[in-house]
Amino acid sequence: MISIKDLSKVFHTKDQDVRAVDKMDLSIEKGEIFGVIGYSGAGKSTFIRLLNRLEEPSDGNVTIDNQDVTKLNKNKLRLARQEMGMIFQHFNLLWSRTVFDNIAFPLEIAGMKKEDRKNRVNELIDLVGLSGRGGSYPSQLSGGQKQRVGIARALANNPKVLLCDEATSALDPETTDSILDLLVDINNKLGLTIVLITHEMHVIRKICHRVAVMEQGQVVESGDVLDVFLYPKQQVTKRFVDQVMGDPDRKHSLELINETYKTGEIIKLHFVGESTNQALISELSRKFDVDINILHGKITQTQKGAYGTLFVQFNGDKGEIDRAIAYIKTTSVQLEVSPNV
Ligand SMILES: Nc1ncnc2c1ncn2[C@@H]1O[C@H](COP(=O)(O)OP(=O)(O)OP(=O)(O)O)[C@@H](O)[C@H]1O
Repeated sequence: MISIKDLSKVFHTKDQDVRAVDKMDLSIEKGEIFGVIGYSGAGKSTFIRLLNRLEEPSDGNVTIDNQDVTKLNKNKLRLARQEMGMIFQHFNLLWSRTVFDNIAFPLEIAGMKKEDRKNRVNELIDLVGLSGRGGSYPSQLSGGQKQRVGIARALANNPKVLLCDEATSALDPETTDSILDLLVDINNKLGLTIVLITHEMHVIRKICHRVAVMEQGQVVESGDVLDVFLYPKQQVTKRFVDQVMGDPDRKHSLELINETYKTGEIIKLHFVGESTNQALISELSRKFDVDINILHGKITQTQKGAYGTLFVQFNGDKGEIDRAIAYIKTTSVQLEVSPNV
């Protein structure tokens, strides 16, 4: 759907040349939510603005649905941009226009008739959960509601792609979650491809299918969100994963937990993908005569299933514990055992 090849952007300033995006290659599939994460200055904003040529590339290509965006003349670019909605950190609404008129704006530009426009705007207002607020001005709305207007406006011309430039960075955690839920809802309902940039791993975890990690203008790591959470390779990626998970391996190693809990067997369970849905712990306590204590752990949901670690203590008859352990080995849950002696 989107193919990015050798994409570079160099800013020429008085003092120096800044290579904000440096030979980026990426491929984004139709209908997926693709996240690009990086710290401040990594080049994320420049990257996303290159996709619709709000920034002109210095080198390379961006192909969207077999159309090379970098080669389009002004008129064709204007039409191509109608296929690429965009939302922004600070919403970029027109403050003197109502919610209705903000959403109608791109339809006016596209030349849609007044009656059709009215129907389309009302449809969009319902889609983003702002029914009854069409007559309000942006100043009368909360941050989350402003972003909903931004989303409705971005979707007005039925784009194929939605670009999100730090769309939740100005919002509190609860409002962030409600906007992320809305994006997932829209992705499901409309099959829209979503490309987002963020510095928050929570955003990636909650809604993205795949992720690329950027550092100094380059993609240093990419893959399925669950894989990147499980096997982060680069230091920068490990820091992002720690943002969400903490670091259970470092702070709560089996050895450390063993020092605290002196009886039974301490077991570290690692859940990946769908496996948490098996409700393993209740199954174990039903099937085996073993006392199970949950000691510590963190399990989190991603778009591709659950992922996390749980430390449990098994007390009881050794043979029964061994049978329970043998049973766990038949499931998709990975385990490490550390017997207390
Ligand atoms: N118009 C510009 N002129 C000169 N340098 C620029 C310009 N825009 C960005 N840069 C530089 O390019 C690099 C990447 O900036 P960019 O804003 O793309 O990063 P970012 O990852 O989005 O960071 P942030 O989240 O802080 O915006 C930075 O070193 C920045 O100073």
